[in-house]
Amino acid sequence: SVMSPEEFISRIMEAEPPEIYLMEDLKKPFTEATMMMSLTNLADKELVLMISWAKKIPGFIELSLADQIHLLKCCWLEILMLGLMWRSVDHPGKLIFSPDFKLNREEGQCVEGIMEIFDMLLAATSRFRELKLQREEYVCLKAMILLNSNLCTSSPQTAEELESRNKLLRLLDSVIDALVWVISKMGLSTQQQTLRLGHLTMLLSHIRHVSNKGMDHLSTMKRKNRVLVYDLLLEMLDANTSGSSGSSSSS
Ligand SMILES: Cc1cc(O)cc2c1CC(c1ccc(O)cc1)=C2c1ccccc1
Repeated sequence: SVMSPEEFISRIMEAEPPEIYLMEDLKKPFTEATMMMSLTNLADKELVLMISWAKKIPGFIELSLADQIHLLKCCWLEILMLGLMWRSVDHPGKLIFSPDFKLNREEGQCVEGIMEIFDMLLAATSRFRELKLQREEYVCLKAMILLNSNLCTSSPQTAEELESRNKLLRLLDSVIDALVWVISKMGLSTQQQTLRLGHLTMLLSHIRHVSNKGMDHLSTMKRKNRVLVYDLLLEMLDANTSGSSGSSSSS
């Protein structure tokens, strides 16, 4: 039975993870090591919540386990970055990683090469501010990022992969329907609704771009032993760098 867009929206709004506090006494000014360690500690906590968030998206756990794992491995940094942009949307010039961990672009100077990526994150955040992104739109975009993340990779071979791929495409239909429904409630003309849908989905390619830059930067940091990544993150990281399917992550 196909779920109504209204029901789908309330389910993914319910699924939203709670706000995370870093809960560290940040020794400022940052060094490259302390900033990367704080980012890693925060991300590690967020990844645990991301896995339980994904499992609350209607239909996600009906996908094959291989698809569930591969989708999360493909897009985890995109989802972390979209969440960062959402938290930062009302704080121009600042990146609100958590309520107790806010950075401005200048603080990016202490990690080689990160300021350029901070600027991309701030630019995308400004675009969301311009568009007056709504929370309901944000949760739809986040689900779209997860469900859209590996369609462009390996094509399905076995019957099970084919079935899971079809479920995934139906799931994407539901998210698009939900986003269209949310936009239709904003009192815009039909044409304005179409344009808004276009602008929001075009932002997804910027998020993919910033995430790829971040992934390269993080891999360099890891290679230079500038950052210690814990097992779950290591699992996610190795998938994106070596592209290996890797063993299933403990979810
Ligand atoms: C720009 C940049 C460069 C980089 O090398 C690493 C990261 C980032 C952003 C970022 C991030 C963390 C938490 C968030 O909620 C949102 C983004 C990370 C990061 C760090 C360690 C582990 C995982 C991700």
